[in-house]
Amino acid sequence: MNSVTVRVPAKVNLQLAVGPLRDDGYHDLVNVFHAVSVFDEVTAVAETGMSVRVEGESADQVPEDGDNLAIRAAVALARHAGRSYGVSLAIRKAIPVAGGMAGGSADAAAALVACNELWGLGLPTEDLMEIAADLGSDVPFALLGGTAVGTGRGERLTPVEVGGTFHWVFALADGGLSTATVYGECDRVREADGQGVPLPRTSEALLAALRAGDARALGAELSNDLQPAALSLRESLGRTLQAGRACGALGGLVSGSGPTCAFLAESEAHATELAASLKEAGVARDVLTAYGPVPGPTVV
Ligand SMILES: C[C@@](CO)(OP(=O)(O)O)[C@H](O)COP(=O)(O)OP(=O)(O)OC[C@H]1O[C@@H](n2ccc(N)nc2=O)[C@H](O)[C@@H]1O
Ligand SMILES: Nc1ncnc2c1ncn2[C@@H]1O[C@H](COP(=O)(O)OP(=O)(O)O)[C@@H](O)[C@H]1O
Repeated sequence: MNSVTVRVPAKVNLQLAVGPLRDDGYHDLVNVFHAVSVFDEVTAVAETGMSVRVEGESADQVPEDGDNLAIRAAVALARHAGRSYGVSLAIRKAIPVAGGMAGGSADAAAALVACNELWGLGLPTEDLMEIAADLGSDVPFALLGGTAVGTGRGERLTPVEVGGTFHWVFALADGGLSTATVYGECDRVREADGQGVPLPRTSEALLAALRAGDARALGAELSNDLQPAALSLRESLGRTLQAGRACGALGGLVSGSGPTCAFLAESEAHATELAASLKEAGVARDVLTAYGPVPGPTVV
């Protein structure tokens, strides 16, 4: 085989509970990941060297060198296999860049799956998961897809049972937010508040809402400890969240480290209406509808 294409979804965090700063610079989390139907596509073609090209949504903000997470994934996989493989990667982006929807992690996961196939390695998912965890905290979930609770830095995953499909509207912002800066701002805001930081705990009410497929209950349970930090760095997000509530969303929050905002709708038709109202309100660079959960990387 000399070409493999993999489609890979974005994520939204349904609960993001952030514990105290650890000695290694990371935070212990309870991170309820949910894969949604906004997809990047990564095509791997056999080559002698390693190269990457990026096109699509905000492609000009994505590195086309060794810093690209997909190339880093291919290099890590070749190293793991102990061979000097080469690949040319073509990434077609739809996931907003630096938007809190883990697009880079998704591309890394897709590259692992594509190169595993292209190079005929046949490595099991457990091996790919280990490589993924070294690439970034969100990469293991990007390999898994569906809905899952992440603990530790977010890399230790337990799949979650979901009793239905949920319909989402995403309000895209101008420009991105750096994940490390948002975590840093979260620490700063907490220190200024002078309150202790409790250990993160999974919301049982959220898991029950997911099991029941109950969108109204899920909307009431969405939470993100990084939201105050994202709002402090990007004041305009307060207006976006307010507009989503005013337009009848069942719930709304900043997606992960932001600045994308996610709104839950009652149905597909409600999501379409909500998206139109948000566009009309002029509080977003662009508005997308999507559903979740969806499977992880899929060879197409
Ligand atoms: C916030 C979340 C929520 O899912 O994602 P995004 O919304 O950015 O996509 C994740 O925790 C981001 O995961 P990821 O983007 O893979 O982060 P990494 O590369 O592992 O780490 C980037 C930086 O984020 C901070 N970081 C990340 C994870 C974690 N548990 N604690 C942290 O403090 C650290 O400062 C680290 O240097
Ligand atoms: N394949 C990739 N796709 C997107 N961003 C990438 C990629 N590789 C490296 N990056 C860099 O990673 C940063 C974070 O991107 P991304 O994963 O899209 O956002 P987030 O961490 O907010 O979910 C971006 O600033 C971008 O320059």
